Amino acid sequence: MNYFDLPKIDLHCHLDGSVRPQTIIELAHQQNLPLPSEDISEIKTLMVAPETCQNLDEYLMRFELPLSVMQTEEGLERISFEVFEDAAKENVKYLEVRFGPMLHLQNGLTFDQIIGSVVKGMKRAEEQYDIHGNYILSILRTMPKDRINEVIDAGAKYLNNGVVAFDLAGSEVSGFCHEFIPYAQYAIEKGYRVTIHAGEQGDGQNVHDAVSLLGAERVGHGIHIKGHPEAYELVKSESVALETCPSSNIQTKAVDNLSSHPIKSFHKDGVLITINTDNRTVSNTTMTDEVRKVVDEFDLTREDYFAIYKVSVEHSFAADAVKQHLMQYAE
Ligand SMILES: O=c1[nH]cnc2c1ncn2[C@@H]1O[C@H](CO)[C@@H](O)[C@H]1O
Ligand SMILES: [Zn+2]
Repeated sequence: MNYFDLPKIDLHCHLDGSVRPQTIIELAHQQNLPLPSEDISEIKTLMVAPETCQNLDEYLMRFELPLSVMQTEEGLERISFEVFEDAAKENVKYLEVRFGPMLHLQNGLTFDQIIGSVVKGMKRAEEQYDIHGNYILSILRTMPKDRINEVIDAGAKYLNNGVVAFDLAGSEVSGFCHEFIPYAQYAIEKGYRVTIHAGEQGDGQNVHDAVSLLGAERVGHGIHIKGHPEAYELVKSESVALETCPSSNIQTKAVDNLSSHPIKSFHKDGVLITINTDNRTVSNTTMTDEVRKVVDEFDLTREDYFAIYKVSVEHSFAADAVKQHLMQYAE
C-alpha cells in the first residue's frame, strides 16, 4: 500500500502539539520573545517528546514552547493554516483539530479573538487545498473551572461554521468525569458534539463515565477499556468510536509497545476504532506514519484500512455534505 497516497482522516490532532519548529523560531522573532536556541534541530528536540517519557504528564510538558508563540491572533491564524496545509499535503482529506482556548490568554486576547483566529486559518487552508476541517474546543481538566462556560459561549458563535465539539484534555485522574457533568450538559444544550480524552492514563471506568455521564460520542484513546468489561460493552453497544493515536500511546506509556496496542483486537471484535496523530510535532509523526505503523504491525489489508476510513467518516463531526464527499474517496 502507498500510505502517502491513501486518502486519510485525522479526528484527533492538537493544534499546540502540531506546530512547525521553524514557525516557532519565526514567530518568536516577530514577537520579540526569547528562544532557548536559534538552532532548528535543538528547537525540534525540545518539542518532540521522547519515547522514554515516564507518563502522560511528562509528555504534556512539551507544550510550553509552542504555546508561548500562540498568544497573538496572527500566530494562531498562521499555525492553524499550517497544520491544515501540512495535513493536506499528505492527503488528509478531513481534519478535526482541537485546542484549549484558555491556554491562549497570556496577552489579553478574548475567547472570540482566539477561536476566530484559528477558524480563519483553517478556512484559508480549506480554500487553497483539498481538505475540510473543524475545530474541537478542549477544556484542560487541571485548570480552574470558572471560565468553562465562557469558552462554550464564545465557541457557540462558530458552531457548525468551524467549531463542532467539546473535549476534556490534560492529565487524567480516576473519576474526573463527575466534576464536569454540568459543563458537558451545557455544551450539549448549546449544540456541541462531545468527545472526551479517557482511558489513556486513567482506567476503563473513566471511559464508562465519559459515555454515560458526559454524553461522549467518541473517546480520545480509550485504550483501557481493555480489562474493564462494562466499559468495553458500553463502547460497543453505544457505537462509541475510539480515537486511537498509536505513537502518542507509546510515548505516554498508555501501551508498552506497538505490538501490545489493542487496536487490532478492538477492530476484529467490532469496537469502532480510528487512526489519528494526536500531536504531529510532539509525537514526531504524520497520518502517513500512523497508518503505516498500524497496517504494517497488524498486517491489515486494504479492505481493513478502508473499513477504518469509513468509521472515521461516519463518526466525524462533519456536516452530511462533507461526509458524502469524503465517502467518495473510499474503496
Ligand atoms: O494525549 C493527550 N492527552 C491528554 N491531553 C493532551 C494530549 N495531547 C495534548 N494534550 C493537552 O491538550 C492541550 C490542548 O491542545 C495541550 O496543551 C495538552 O496539554
Ligand atoms: Zn489528545
